[in-house]
Formats: sequence, C-alpha cells, structure tokens
Amino acid sequence: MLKLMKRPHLILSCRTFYVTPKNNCEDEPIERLSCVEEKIGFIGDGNMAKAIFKGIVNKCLIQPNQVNVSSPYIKNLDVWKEMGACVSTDNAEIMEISDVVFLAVKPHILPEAIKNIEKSPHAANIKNKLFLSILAGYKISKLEKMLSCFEGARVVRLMPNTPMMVGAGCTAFCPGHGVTEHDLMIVRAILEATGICHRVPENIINAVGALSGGGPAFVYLMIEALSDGGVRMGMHRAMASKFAAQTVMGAAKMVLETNKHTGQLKDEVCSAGGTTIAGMHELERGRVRGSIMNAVEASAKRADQLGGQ
Ligand SMILES: NC(=O)C1=CN([C@@H]2O[C@H](COP(=O)(O)OP(=O)(O)OC[C@H]3O[C@@H](n4cnc5c(N)ncnc54)[C@H](O)[C@@H]3O)[C@@H](O)[C@H]2O)C=CC1
Ligand SMILES: O=C(O)[C@@H]1CCC=N1
Repeated sequence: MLKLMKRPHLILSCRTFYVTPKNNCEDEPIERLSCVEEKIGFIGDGNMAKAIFKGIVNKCLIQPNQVNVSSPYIKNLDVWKEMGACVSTDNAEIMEISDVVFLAVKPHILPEAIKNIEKSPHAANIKNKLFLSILAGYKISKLEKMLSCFEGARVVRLMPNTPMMVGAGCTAFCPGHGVTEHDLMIVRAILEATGICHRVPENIINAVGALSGGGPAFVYLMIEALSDGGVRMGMHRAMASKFAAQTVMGAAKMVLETNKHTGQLKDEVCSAGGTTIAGMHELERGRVRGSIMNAVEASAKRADQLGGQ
C-alpha cells in the first residue's frame, strides 16, 4: 500500500484506486509564434473550416484578408466574403495563392476536389505548400501520394473539433514527410490559439477523431437529455438548457483544473444514500458507460472505412 502511494500517478481514496492515465503524446517544442504571416487557404467552406477561421481570427492570429476559401457553390461563399476572406470556386486558384492549405472537404469528396488541379493553369505555381488535412480517416501516406504532383508539398494530418470556434478546441496532429520546424510552429500557433493540441502518432488519430472530433455531438446529446430531464421535472426549457450546459462545462473544468480522477470527483458529488447515487444507479442500469464506449469504438471504426484502409 505504502509503495503504491509513493507513485505520483496513483491517488488512494477509500477502497478505490484512482489511476491518473499516462498519455501517448509526443514531445512539445518551446518556441511559439504569436501571429502567422502566411496566407491560409481552405479547400471546402463548411462547418469545420468556419470553426477554424473564426477561432484564429477571433484570437487575432491572422487577419481575415489573409484567408482564401474555395467551394463549388458560389452562394455559400457570400458569408465568407462578408467575413473578409477572399473566395473562389476554383480550388486550384486558392491553392496557388495560399501558403498553408487546409483540406476541409468531406472525405469522399477529396479525390473530386483535387482531380483536375494538375491540369489547371495554376498548377505550375502550386509549389512548396503546407497541406493541413482535417479529413477523418485519410492516412498521411495516401494524402502524400495524392499531392505528390505538387512540388515540395508537405502534409500534416489534423483531427480538430468545432469548439475551436470559441477557443475551446482540442486537436491532435501528426506530421508527414519533409514537414519543417517552421511548418510545425504554424500548426501549433493555429491550434493553440483555438484550444489545446498534441502531436500524436498517426495510429491513434482515428481514436482521437472518435473521442474529441465527434465528441461534441455526443456531449450535445447529453446536454439535451439533461435539459429534457429538468423540463420533465418542472424547469423551464431556457433555464434547463443553460444549467445543463454550464454543468457540463463546470464538470469539465473540474477534471482539467483539479487534476483529480473522474471517479474521485464523482464520489465527491454522490452523498451516501443521497439523490445523486439514485440517479447514478439509473445510468448504470441504462448501461450509459458501455454505450458511450461503443459510440467511440463505432466512430473510430467508421474512420478506418472512410480512409479506405
Ligand atoms: N464537422 C466536424 O465537427 C469535424 C469535421 N472534420 C472533417 O472536416 C471535413 C469537413 O467537414 P465539415 O466541415 O463538417 O463538412 P461540411 O459539409 O460542413 O463542409 C464541406 C464543404 O465542402 C464543400 N465542397 C463540396 N465539394 C467541394 C469541392 N469539390 N471542392 C471544394 N469544396 C467542396 C461544400 O460546399 C461544404 O461546405 C471532413 O473531412 C470531416 O471529416 C474533422 C473534425 C471535426
Ligand atoms: O462525423 C464526421 O465524420 C466528422 C469527423 C469528426 C467529426 N465529424
């Protein structure tokens, strides 16, 4: 027992051992960029592209006019113009005028999105670009092969999430061949301005995508269910939703800031014979833990399929 207590990642509480998990993140460098001068392009103008754009512009890491966006749907681009970005329906043009290019289309769209670029008049100038892929499932080796027609192309694979928009994102990244220290500084500057980030080995990116990439959707469902429960028991919807969201945020902050194990924090809420343990019993009866684990497993497996691995 004493031997165990001496180890810093073990905390003892009554009969339960709380083990602080070790991570599988790679080392972080120290140097940080406070602003990015490169032109940033987005191939794809959807939810994730908007979240990244708003996140980095809100933090003044870049100016909106440093951003170039392409989509085949001209009407969708109006909102980007209003936000101050340069727009085009031509992916090749956006690649040409950007230094850093986010690949931000749906995975099944990527081959079509880059299909004819090689033959375009812009192709000759698509050189030495840093491509940041946010596509679920796509392996770096596959992306590097697809982009090998562009001289000096480097690829970093990212798995971000939409809370980047409000500075609370969570992104894992993994660099491909030829990625430079400066490239990594740009990546970190973008990701740290919009939340937290960790460099990881590629073999866990699909797990990250399942947990934190899609995780916000799982949590929204939980917030909605908490709110429904409050309404069921007599609260008004607006207050129930606000309290549910604040409670999830508060619990998350407790996990992040107290450094206590989630089991210990849970025990601190559950009074003996009290109200919370009665609710916990229902959750365990409903196999909520197993269901959430299954959801993460199913998402990760789906990412493997999407990447055609
Ligand atoms: N939405 C999320 O929470 C996350 C998404 N991702 C990844 O981000 C990527 C984009 O996802 P979303 O933004 O959610 O999708 P989305 O559907 O909102 O955006 C994709 C955009 O691509 C545009 N597009 C379609 N065909 C195109 C083409 N040929 N050339 C250029 N643009 C084209 C569409 O107009 C659309 O707005 C996906 O690969 C997804 O796996 C990764 C992490 C989180
Ligand atoms: O649902 C998806 O496929 C994307 C990837 C992670 C979050 N959204």
